[in-house]
Amino acid sequence: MIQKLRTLYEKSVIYRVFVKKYKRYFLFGTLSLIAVDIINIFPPLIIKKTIDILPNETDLTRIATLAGLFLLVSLCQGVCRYLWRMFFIGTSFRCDYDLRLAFFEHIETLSQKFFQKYKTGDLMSRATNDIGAVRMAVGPGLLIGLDAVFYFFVIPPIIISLSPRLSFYTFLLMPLTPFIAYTIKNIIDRRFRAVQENFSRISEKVQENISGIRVVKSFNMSRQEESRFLGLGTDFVKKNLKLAIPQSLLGPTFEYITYMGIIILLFIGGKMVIGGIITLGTLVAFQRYIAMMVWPMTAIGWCLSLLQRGKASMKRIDEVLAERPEIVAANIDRRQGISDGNIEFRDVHFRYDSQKEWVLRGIHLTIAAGQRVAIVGPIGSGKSTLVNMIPRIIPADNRSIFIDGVDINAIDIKLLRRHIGFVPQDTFLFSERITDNILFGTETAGDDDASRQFARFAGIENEIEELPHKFESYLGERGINLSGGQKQRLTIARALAVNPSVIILDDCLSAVDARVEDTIIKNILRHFSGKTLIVVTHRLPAIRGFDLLVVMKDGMIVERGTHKQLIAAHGLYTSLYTKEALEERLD
Ligand SMILES: Nc1ncnc2c1ncn2[C@@H]1O[C@H](COP(=O)(O)OP(=O)(O)OP(=O)(O)O)[C@@H](O)[C@H]1O
Repeated sequence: MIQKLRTLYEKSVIYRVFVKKYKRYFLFGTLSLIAVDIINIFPPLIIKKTIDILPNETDLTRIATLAGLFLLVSLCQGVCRYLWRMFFIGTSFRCDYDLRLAFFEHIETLSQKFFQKYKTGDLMSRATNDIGAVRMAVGPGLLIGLDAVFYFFVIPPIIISLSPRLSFYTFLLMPLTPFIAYTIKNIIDRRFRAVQENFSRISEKVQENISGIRVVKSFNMSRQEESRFLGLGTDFVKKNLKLAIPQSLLGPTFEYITYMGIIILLFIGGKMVIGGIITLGTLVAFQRYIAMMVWPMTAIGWCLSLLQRGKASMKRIDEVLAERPEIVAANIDRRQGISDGNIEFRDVHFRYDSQKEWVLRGIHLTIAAGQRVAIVGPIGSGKSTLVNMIPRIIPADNRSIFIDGVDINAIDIKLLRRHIGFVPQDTFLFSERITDNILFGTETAGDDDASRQFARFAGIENEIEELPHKFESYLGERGINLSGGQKQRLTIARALAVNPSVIILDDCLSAVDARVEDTIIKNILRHFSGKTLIVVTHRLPAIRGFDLLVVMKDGMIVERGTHKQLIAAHGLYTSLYTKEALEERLD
């Protein structure tokens, strides 16, 4: 039993988020709280004493002494109350910080599969709303709860010592409290989870509509999107109203039970004063103590609601924290980096979770260090999947891909990625200065000269120089918006800036014209000679001079060789090349 309680405690939100790390603050907070609650006992006793001596008192000195005592007690109460709030509420903000940091750091380690499972809006809502609910539970929830519990321990014994008989009648209705609390708490839990899930959907909708605003507008879908949002909003209101019912019922129900106690007290207590069984001072003190019990009764309801919300939110945060990065290698050698950039694919197979079909089927390919390789083929043939496996954005089976003879799963992922300059198909830039975007992966943030050099290699230096604030210009929401081609070239500059051993360009020049593409590839070949270069492209003329062209179809390599060799073979490459050359002539 004790072991079970201990496990429950160790699993509780309060222990995990607050007590485990901030034991000392918890201890000091609890001590100040006990002090406040003990001090609280005295004012009614001072009043009782004053009322009881009043009828026979002629000298005001004793009354003045009692008034002075009352003042002193209130002062001590104020100081302890301040300390107790600082220890609990102040620390709850530290817990909020810790949890948010842990959540963010954890998300950063997760692989692509996780981000396909959870939508951005949902994650945003967990990182903000849910963490906020946990803070409310470990701050105000814990504070109110402990306060209420101490009141329950401290006040009833005093009341009983004043008059056991009167206490029995006034506490008659109390056993109802835990039963009502438990029932309402369960209803709150269920409804709060539904509200949070709905909030996630709203966040998703807002996020998608903001990032996809151009698509929404160009398809004239603003009205439809508005009505979908309205639907979600209405649902959110309904769910919140449903949640508000048990939450609003909690406080009044407990207050009502306490007030019933006061009615009984006035009736039976009044009779006892008339009968001379208790003094008038005792009845007044009794009433003060019962009135003091209204707070913990109400507070218990509020506290349960906050704790319940915190528990439900922690469950949603735990769901994310329980996600593991897909690639967990058994023997990671932390010193093992990439020296030359030889890459070998050994019988690589892959299929996405949602698919039955294999996307890659038995890929064997060796790319020598410093080689310039292009991967071409029809759409959906598996080119992007293959190159995404090199920096482990898509997981590879153990011992299927090797860099410089080492299984990529055995290389520390940070080290692996530091040596690979990867430019994905989808461009993403931060709402920061251009220079910060270019130097994102380096340690020389803010150095315009360094970023200018890489912008030049990526063929975008002149366009940046024409901007009013040049390399200092802010991008995105807070600054300028770039064209698709400009964004693509900035992402190339960013990849080159890390001085990688392997450069991978995944069809990232689709929005620039053939002449600019040619220039960029030539720049890379000139300034990064000796580095391994892998380019996925549909523009075949740009990669004619490459050392090796790999042609993929249906997840397999169907042809490989130089441009000359492949043209001579009259296979798939020849037909793709002829089609591309014809299209370029027509353009
Ligand atoms: N995240 C994903 N989940 C499920 N299937 C996917 C995913 N990404 C790609 N696929 C599927 O895998 C196959 C190969 O896709 P991949 O993007 O590797 O091809 P590709 O040759 O690079 O195509 P493209 O030239 O259009 O970029 C396609 O059938 C695609 O639908």
